[in-house]
Amino acid sequence: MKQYLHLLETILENGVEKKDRTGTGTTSMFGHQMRFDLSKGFPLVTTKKLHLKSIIHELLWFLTGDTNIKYLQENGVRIWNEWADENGDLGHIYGYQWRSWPTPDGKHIDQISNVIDSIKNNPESRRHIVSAWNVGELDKMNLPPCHILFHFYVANGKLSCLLYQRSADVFLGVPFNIASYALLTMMMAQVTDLQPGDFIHTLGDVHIYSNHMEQVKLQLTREPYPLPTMKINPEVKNIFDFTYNDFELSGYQSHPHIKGKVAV
Ligand SMILES: Nc1nc(=O)c2c([nH]1)NC[C@@H]1CN(c3ccc(C(=O)N[C@@H](CCC(=O)O)C(=O)O)cc3)CN21
Ligand SMILES: O=c1ccn([C@H]2C[C@H](O)[C@@H](COP(=O)(O)O)O2)c(=O)[nH]1
Repeated sequence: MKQYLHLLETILENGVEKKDRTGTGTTSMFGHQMRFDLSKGFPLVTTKKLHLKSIIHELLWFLTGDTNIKYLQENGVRIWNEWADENGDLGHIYGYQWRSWPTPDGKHIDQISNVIDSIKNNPESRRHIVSAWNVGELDKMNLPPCHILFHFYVANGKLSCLLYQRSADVFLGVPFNIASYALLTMMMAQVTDLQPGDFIHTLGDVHIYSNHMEQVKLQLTREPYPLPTMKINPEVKNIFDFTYNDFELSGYQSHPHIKGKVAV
């Protein structure tokens, strides 16, 4: 995960102090891109231990279209608790926009099913896009999306994915986002009979919160380990049929976990 450590170093070198909505304060820069060749291993940060279980459950939860934290809580995942209302609802966030983007005439669009159809039937298309940034519904979301648009590309029998993330919490959010979209790319490749290609991660406001500075500097003293390998159950041919047990990570060697408070 040299790409991730390079990002941390780049912010420390070029970032500016910037106030933010949460009142925490950040060191921030604008614009960065990382590329991960998924044939070279699964891009899970090794300079701190990551809780892959939360990442997998969150992704499966997005894919069902669910926007209530009940499923996450039942599976011991707490990462969305701070943003839910008293009923556990988060409003029209990712799952809702991915699976049932509302149209002006009262219909709903399943962007995930549509993009799979277009990858299978029209692979050379340049329109394989899923967007969570529904401008007309931002006020119905408890937190406007951060990973707002992803785009697929097919060439040489491989499926690549490019993500635009408008706002990136480099210590807590980004390691989750990289692993989540790498996994999504592998799952999408499997159900469209392609091999996984590259995951390309483009970041807008990319920041280190002031109360994560020590943790980031500690990570930079650590030597990264070789990447682990992710195996997904080859029998699954429908993106909505994946379950937690279909994923098997092997060879994950990491430095110890580092705690950090999430800015709300
Ligand atoms: N400030 C902020 N950063 C984020 O990364 C973020 C938000 N807000 N709001 C919405 C979601 C929730 N996400 C989160 C929230 C918390 C953790 C977190 O606390 N991670 C810990 C514990 C992980 C666990 O319990 O599984 C970590 O050490 O990675 C990670 C991602 C990503 N998003
Ligand atoms: O998947 C995610 C979700 C959220 N974040 C971070 C990025 C920011 O630090 C906050 C969101 O605050 P805004 O004021 O709405 O930008 O959450 C992330 O890194 N990854």
